[in-house]
Amino acid sequence: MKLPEGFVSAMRDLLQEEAESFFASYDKPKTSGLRANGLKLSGEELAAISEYARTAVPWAEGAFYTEEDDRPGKHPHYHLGVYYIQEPSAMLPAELLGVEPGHRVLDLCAAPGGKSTQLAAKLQGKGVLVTNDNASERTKALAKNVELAGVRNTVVLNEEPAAIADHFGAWFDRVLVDAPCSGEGMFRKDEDMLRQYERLSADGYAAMQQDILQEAARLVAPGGRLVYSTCTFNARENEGTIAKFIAAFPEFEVVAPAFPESWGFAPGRPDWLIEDEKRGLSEERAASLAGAVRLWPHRVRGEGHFAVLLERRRSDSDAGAPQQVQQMRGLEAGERKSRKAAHNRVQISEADVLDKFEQFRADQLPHWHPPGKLLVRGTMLYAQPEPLPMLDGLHVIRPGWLLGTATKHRFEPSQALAMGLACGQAVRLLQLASDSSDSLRYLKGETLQPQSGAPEGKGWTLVCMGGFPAGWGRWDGTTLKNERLPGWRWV
Ligand SMILES: C[S@@+](CC[C@H](N)C(=O)[O-])C[C@H]1O[C@@H](n2cnc3c(N)ncnc32)[C@H](O)[C@@H]1O
Repeated sequence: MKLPEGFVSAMRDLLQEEAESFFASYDKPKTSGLRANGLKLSGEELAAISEYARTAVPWAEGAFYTEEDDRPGKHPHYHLGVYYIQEPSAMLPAELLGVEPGHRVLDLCAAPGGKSTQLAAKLQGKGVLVTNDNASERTKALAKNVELAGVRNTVVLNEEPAAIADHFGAWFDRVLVDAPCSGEGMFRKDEDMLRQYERLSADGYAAMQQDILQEAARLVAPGGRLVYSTCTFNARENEGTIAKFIAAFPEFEVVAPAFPESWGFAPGRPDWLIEDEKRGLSEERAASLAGAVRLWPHRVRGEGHFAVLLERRRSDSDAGAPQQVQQMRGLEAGERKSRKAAHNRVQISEADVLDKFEQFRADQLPHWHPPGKLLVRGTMLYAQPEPLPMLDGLHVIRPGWLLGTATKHRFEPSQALAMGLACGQAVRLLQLASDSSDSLRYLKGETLQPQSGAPEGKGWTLVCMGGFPAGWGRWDGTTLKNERLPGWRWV
């Protein structure tokens, strides 16, 4: 692989005697992997049903390396959200964040959603995941990936970090900043990164990262944690960015996690800071950057990555609660206004949407109740996770789990609803084996006339494969009309 000259000489300077083994790693195949979707099954359960789940990635729950000839993206399990294809080093930041069920979690630079789906699995449907990207095109993939994974407690935003910080304040227990970067660690994985290299200098990225982090700092509750990660080796974008951050925000400190030596992780390199980056930092604070983690492709089985865990110290002045309560009150009034506006725009009233949904639920999902709070937006119905401040004024892609849409005559359940259900929750169900020809035909968008296991009655039917929901169909007694979202079809 031909590496950019500036990159080669910079890495030689930094790595010195280690440089040759580092460059030799570029002659080896890239690493790849996948992660069991913990909302649907565990790593052990995946290993029992998937030929791709053989060798575990030691630092990530339910994760496995895949081999060069594996094609996990061409298996029905991929189209059912059973696993997420993710480079193994990229699995570390979400693990480091220490998310537990019930946490309020923000993924600030989230598209296409690899780490968001990982964080959602840690939450196990309890608490809130706010997932955001400022690139509107990329939020489409983000929304699709969280829906494919069956995430039920997320809000998808397309916002600038400053707007989110103004809106939420210090509301989150956990914040992930997986920052835009020069991508030096991804040259082996993605040749586009190599082509785009130097489009923006490391200093340009560092400035962008500092801007994002400055807003992220305002979003972390006292005692909360923040992980900053990049897929670059560049010290300006890694230790340099974090040095400036902890100098500007003394309430944050680096937390140094312990890892088994056998994983091959290397410490952060405070000795690579330049003078400008050390300004305002005590020697001790600068040295704490050794608590960051560097993943080098010649030392670990993974691509290049950097991650650091920071904690916001509590202080005596952190009353915390009053500010948050005040904000929530103000926003509730805002929501009343916007609900009224939405009501005036549409033909179907909010009550009508809720009635139609209730009829659908009683008929098809009688023992299931949506989590959180029901929210009508026009003809769309969402289950919004709680607690959550009102979202007025933000550019919201999904204000919650999209349950479906009311038409004049009925409630049409969404693809997202199907993906977040368990098969046993549906009254009308078509169960297929995941390797059957009907499964493939369904995933490709075809109409089915199943030979066996025909559902009872008529109407909306949940189609499941190997015990995992795939989408809806409409059953008329002999034929199942395919209602899997057209954009999701396996082509
Ligand atoms: C490294 S990628 C994120 C990958 C993602 N975390 C994942 O695991 O799939 C960085 C993302 O940051 C987004 N981004 C860039 N500048 C941003 C900003 N100012 N605010 C929020 N997101 C930003 C980019 O659009 C890009 O999707």
